[in-house]
Amino acid sequence: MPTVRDVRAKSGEEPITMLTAYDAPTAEIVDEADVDVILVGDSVGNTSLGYETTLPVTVEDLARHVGAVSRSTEDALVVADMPFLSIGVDEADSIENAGRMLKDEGAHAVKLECGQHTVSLTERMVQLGIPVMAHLGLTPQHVNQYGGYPRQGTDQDGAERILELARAHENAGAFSLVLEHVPSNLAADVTDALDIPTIGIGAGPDCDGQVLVVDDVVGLSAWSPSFSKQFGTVRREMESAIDEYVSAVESGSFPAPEHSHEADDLEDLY
Ligand SMILES: Nc1nc(=O)c2c([nH]1)NC[C@@H]1CN(c3ccc(C(=O)N[C@@H](CCC(=O)O)C(=O)O)cc3)CN21
Ligand SMILES: CC(C)C(=O)C(=O)O
Ligand SMILES: [Mg+2]
Repeated sequence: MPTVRDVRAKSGEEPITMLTAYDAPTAEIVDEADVDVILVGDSVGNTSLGYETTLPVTVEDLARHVGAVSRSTEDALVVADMPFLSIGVDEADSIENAGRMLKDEGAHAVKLECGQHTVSLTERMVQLGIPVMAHLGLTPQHVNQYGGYPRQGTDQDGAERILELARAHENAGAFSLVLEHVPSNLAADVTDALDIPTIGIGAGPDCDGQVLVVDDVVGLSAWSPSFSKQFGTVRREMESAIDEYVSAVESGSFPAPEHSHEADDLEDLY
């Protein structure tokens, strides 16, 4: 069984690889590629559910996708990304929502978009047996506060705040920390300051691991952030397969004889 200890043990030895996945076939492919951690991100709101932000994603939405991913994963650690307002409002509700991902849906850990308010919540969850991955820097659930998705930790005060919160979440028991869209020198300093692994997205090469959204990596997204890299052309592959299907139906070349069958004993009905 994959555990958070494996992730911690890899830190400082080899880079940790992490990708999102939201559905069964993608989880199978990611797991078979020996990716260490699969994040069922609330980015599912953008990638798969047609929303402009992650804010409308519900616990029910995320739970459904966590179930699909964990049923399709053998080796990777499955982390459930807790949706907007599913944690942090009320401690008991937060723990119930996170606990559901582990008890009912097969996740091994949860990720929380963090601030001062998640320090004590992290401590409580860890005490109860829910491993917590912290997330600092750009936290997309704050889009209405930011007015977009700007880089974070670019001035001294902001950088110090991120380092302090990183330390506080390590002390509270988080097993790892995602750093999003922060300067690479800040990410390097935070990585040096912590014992737990840092996993960067738009945070430079000096984190202990890297994470990206899988749709961006394979080239399925219509749009992706500048810090991501397209390693494939899946959108173009799908477009050309679907164009060919449409042409084949329109021209009558599909279905061919091998795609259909006749019953010899059937008399004409009409
Ligand atoms: N497909 C996808 N990939 C992601 O990485 C991703 C999502 N969706 N959805 C949730 C968040 C949103 N993310 C984003 C979105 C936009 C920027 C971006 O364009 N940043 C601009 C600045 C924009 C601003 O100032 O408002 C930049 O140039 O840094 C960065 C991260 C990362 N996450
Ligand atoms: C990109 C990662 C860190 C994330 O939070 C998500 O996919 O929702
Ligand atoms: Mg997220």
